[in-house]
Formats: sequence, structure tokens, C-alpha cells
Amino acid sequence: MSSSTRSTAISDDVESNYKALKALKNTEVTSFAWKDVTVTVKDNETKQPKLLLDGVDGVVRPGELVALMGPSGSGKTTLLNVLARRTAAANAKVDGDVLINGKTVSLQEFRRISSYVEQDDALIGSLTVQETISFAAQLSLSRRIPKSQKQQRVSDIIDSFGLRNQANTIIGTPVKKGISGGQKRRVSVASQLMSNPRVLFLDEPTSGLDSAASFEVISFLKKIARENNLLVIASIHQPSTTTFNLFDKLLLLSSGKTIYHGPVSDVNSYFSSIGFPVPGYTNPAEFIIDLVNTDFSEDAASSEKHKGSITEAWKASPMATVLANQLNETDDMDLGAHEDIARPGFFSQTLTLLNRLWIKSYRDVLAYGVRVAMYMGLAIMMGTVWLRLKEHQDYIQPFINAIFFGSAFMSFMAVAYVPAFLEDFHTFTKERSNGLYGATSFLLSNFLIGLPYLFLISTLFSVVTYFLANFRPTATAFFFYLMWLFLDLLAAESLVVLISVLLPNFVLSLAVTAFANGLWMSVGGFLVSDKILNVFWKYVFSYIDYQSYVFKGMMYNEFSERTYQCSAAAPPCFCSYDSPLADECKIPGTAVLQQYGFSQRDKRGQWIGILLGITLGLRLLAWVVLKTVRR
Ligand SMILES: Nc1ncnc2c1ncn2[C@@H]1O[C@H](COP(=O)(O)OP(=O)(O)OP(=O)(O)O)[C@@H](O)[C@H]1O
Repeated sequence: MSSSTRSTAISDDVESNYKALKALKNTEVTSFAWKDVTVTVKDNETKQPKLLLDGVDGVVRPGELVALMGPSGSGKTTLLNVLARRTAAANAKVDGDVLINGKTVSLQEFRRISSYVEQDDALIGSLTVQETISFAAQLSLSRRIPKSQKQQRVSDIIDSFGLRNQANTIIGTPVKKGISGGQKRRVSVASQLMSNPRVLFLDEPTSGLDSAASFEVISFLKKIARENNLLVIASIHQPSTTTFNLFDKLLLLSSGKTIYHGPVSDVNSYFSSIGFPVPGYTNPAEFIIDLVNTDFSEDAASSEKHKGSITEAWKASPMATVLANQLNETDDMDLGAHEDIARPGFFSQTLTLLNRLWIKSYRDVLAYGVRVAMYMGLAIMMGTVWLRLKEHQDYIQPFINAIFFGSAFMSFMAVAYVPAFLEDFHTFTKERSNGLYGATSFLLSNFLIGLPYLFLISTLFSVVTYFLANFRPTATAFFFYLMWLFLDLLAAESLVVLISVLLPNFVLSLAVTAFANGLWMSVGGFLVSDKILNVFWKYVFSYIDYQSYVFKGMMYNEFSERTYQCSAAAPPCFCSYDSPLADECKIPGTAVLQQYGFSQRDKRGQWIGILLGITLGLRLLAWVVLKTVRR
């Protein structure tokens, strides 16, 4: 490389590093304010309107870290939701304004410049810290930003959050320990910063952490807010004095009303001025929360009066007047367009999700490993129970039973997919709320990542059971058997996906999936033949029962071309099925099919089509649910 080319490359590098650092810096948002925020719900008991928030005002400037505090039930979460423009509370009516630079901005614009870190970390346990932040960058940043710049940004964030020594450590799964709770919180915040938010909301970022870890998390937040001029609002429960002092401002709520909103450094003087000085050697955060906490008071009327007087004192305070004036000062700076925070496109996001799921799939034994082992165990059990069945009429029923058991249990055991899917679903709901990607990318990547594993399971299961049970010994029949199992698993997993997005709760999803499988087994044509199944179950369920097509397909596979010996002790010959080959003391498999009401025509193409249709239909329904019910 010539010296001039080298120096151009170096200056490009310096330039891109500079851009990477600069992109984090907020220059567009000069203020974030909320005016007269009031939230009302209908009280379940009295059926009267109930105020959750009552005319709450506030303002945050660049570089400021704001603590949102108050006793339990004071409205912190509700306010944080309103500020982050999420659903405040179920069936709530929200009034008031949330302003960026003095203006109301569209929800799309708001999502672009803000991010919300939820209380529970939506991290994927099997990824390393570096991978987690790197995937967050790939999901957040446009493909137009060069890879080197993205890597630089990831590296900077890892350093800024003091995570360099843990960069290659996994987050942690139930079976493999990873980083500490405080480090997890830092990774969560760091990941959210990859989308370059200017305003960051955090719901109790220190929950579950001891005071040292809480201090550490808030210190990093303060540093990043200062360095990049970010506006940070975090709800927090009783911080230690040192942690409390890291915040620049405090908004203290009680029963949905403002008790104090101003600099943390003025807390002592303000409460002294209204007659409640913070005693020496006392944690001020603890003192002021106790001051307005009436939950454990024995004299409800007097404590309500006391709280009312503190609320009134705030309204009458000079600080409240200053705040009102600040809210009236409009700031007319435009947010402008930011190429660097444009999101990547659909294909790029789906590929990133696939890549992330792929790592999880082979690294996290709970994702697929356990299921592969479980299906292998089931295959060995089945193959050794139905061991080397013979071409004899005594073995016809065991053959049919083996077919039913294999197809039904394959589907039934898809319940084991529920926990893994729910974990992905929870990650998705959080990432979607932050505007990273949508339902289509999520469902598509989940579907695609399952294909090789479901194929592997079907292949291993077929190899073990097909030969042990001695199903029809031809290569074509073997591959058809494998195909039916694969289609069975595809449909069964699609059902799990639909049920889990409808009822995203572990126990409920598990119960409903198990119930649905019980239903499919009952109406699938084995336990009660189609010929005598009553019309309700037949017409309402049996046609959409994917297991029934798998059962038919496997029955056809076994019986369409094989013949079975009638009673061995001849003469006289006794055939247990009505057989056209009775003269030869044989039963054609087609006689068995006839008894089950199968037509003589080869309908495999139709059954395959229906199975694929059911799979597609279930996935589409899940997509509709995500687009409508679970928005
Ligand atoms: N949909 C609703 N209907 C009726 N009351 C509600 C509803 N949602 C929330 N609340 C009530 O509103 C009040 C404020 O709730 P919120 O969750 O905002 O409090 P919080 O300060 O975050 O509490 P915590 O610190 O315990 O999380 C509580 O008393 C809660 O019971």
C-alpha cells in the first residue's frame, strides 16, 4: 500500500470513529417537558372516575438525569408510560401534553428519538455481552452506516459502561451462569443506547440490585447522559444517599400529585422551607418518601390532611412558579432528519434476527438441544416397544397403534417449544415497543430458524423408529414417513406460536396447547373412525386437524402396498380383515385402509397441501394477532 493510500485509509478511519462518537451526542433535543398530565380510570369498585395522575408538570434539559420517586402506588409507572407515550394504564383517559423542544411530535418521530428500558432485562441469556450490544446495533442502525462505524460504536459503548472485561462473557441462562445483575442492567441500557436515543426512560433500573450495584448503574447512566447531552428519566425506589445525589433533578409524586420537582441539591432547603427539614444523618430520599407515605398510617384522615398541605405547599412555592414559566417558554428548534438513526430495512432486520436466533439455537441447550434429546428418547422407546413388527395380521393393529402414537406424540411434545418461544416473544415485544422491528420479521425469522432443527428431529426420529418398528422397508416409504413427521412438527409448532401469542403466559399456553393436542388425537380418525365420528366433531374440527392428515399419510405409506399373512396355522385359514386375497391366506394393506374409511385413490398430494395450508394459516393468524390484539 502506498503511503498516500495508507494515510487516506487512516484518515477515513479517524473520520468514521469521529462520526460514531458524534452520532451518540444529542444536539437536536433541547428540552423535554410535560404539562398538566392527568390520567383518569374508572375505579373497579366504586365505578367512579379515579385520578392516577393529577396535573403533573415537568421539564428536563440535555445532560440531566431525573429521578422519578414516590411511595408505592403514587403513579411513577403511570407517568413514565405517559412520558414514553406508551399505554398509561388499562382503559385510562390521558390528558396533557408531552413536548419535545416545546412541540408535540408524531409518535413515529418520538420513537426515533427515545428509548425505554424496562424493569426486567429482555436479554438473550446465551449471547455474550459483545454480541448482545452488537446485535442491538445491527437492529437499530441503517445498513448505510459502514460496518467499521458500527463496530466502533459497540466498542465505545462497551468501554463507556465498564463492560470491557465481560465483553466475551455470556449474559447467563438458567443452566449456565453469566454476568452479575448490575452488569445485566448496564448491558440493557447500553443496548438501548445503540439506537442513539436522545431521551431515555428507565423503569426502576436498580430494582433487584444491592446499593453498590445500584450506585454503579446510576453512575454509568449519569456519565453517558453528561457526555452525550442525553435526557434521562428513571423511576427509582428509595435510593441510598450516594445514589440519590447522582441525580440532577427529582420529581416526587404522592397519590398522583407533584410534591417536589427541582434540583436534587435543593431538596433539603425546599423541605426545610415548608417546615419539614431533613434530619441530620438521614437519607433524604427515604425521609421525603416517608413524609408522603400514608399507606401505613393509623389515622387516615389526619395523614391525608398532612399530605394535602404538602401538595398545596408545592403549588404555592416559588419553584412551582419557575417551572410553570419554563413550560411556557417555547423552544422552536426542529429535530431535523438524521440519516444515522434511520432503521435498517426489513431484509436486513430479518437476517440479523436469524443470525441471533441461530447462535441462541445451538448455544442454549434449552432452545433445541433438550427437545432433540427428548425426541430421541421417545424414538428409542417407541422403536423398542413396537420392535420388529411382522407382516402378519396379528401385527396390523400394533402397526396402526405405532403410527398413531408416533404422529400424535410428535405433535404433542411440541409443548416443549412453549418456553423457548415465549422467551423470544418477550424479547420481541420489548424491542418492537422501542421501534426496532415488526411482527413480520419476528415471525419469519422464528419460522426459518426452526426448519433445520425440525428436519433434524424428524430425520433422527425416523431413522430410529422406522427400522426398529419395521415399517414398510423401501426407501420411498421411509422418506415419506420422514416427510409426514416433518409436516406434523411444522404444524404443531405453528399451533404453539399462535396459542403463545394469544396467551403469552407459560401455564396458559402449555395448558391450551396440551388441550388442543388432546382434541386432535380424539378426532383424528384413529380413536374413532371418520365413518362413525359424530357430525359436530367431524365438521367443526376433524378437517382442520393436522394430525389426521399425518395419520392418513402414514397409514397410506404402510398399508397401500404391503400384504400381511393371515393366521399362520393353516388350514383352515382365518383372516381377521375382509380380504380379497383370502384364497392365498393373505390380507392386502388396502383392506385395512378400507376399514378406516380411506378411499382407494392416492390423496397424498392433497394431504400435503392441506398440511402446508394449515401451517401457513396458523402462522398468518399469529401475525394478525401480533398486528391487532398485541400491538
Ligand atoms: N387500570 C387501572 N385501574 C385502576 N387503578 C389503577 C389502574 N392502573 C393503575 N392503577 C392504580 O394507580 C396507582 C398508580 O399506579 P402505578 O403503577 O403508576 O404506581 P407506582 O408508583 O409505579 O407503584 P409501584 O412503585 O408500586 O410500582 C396505583 O394505586 C394503582 O393501583
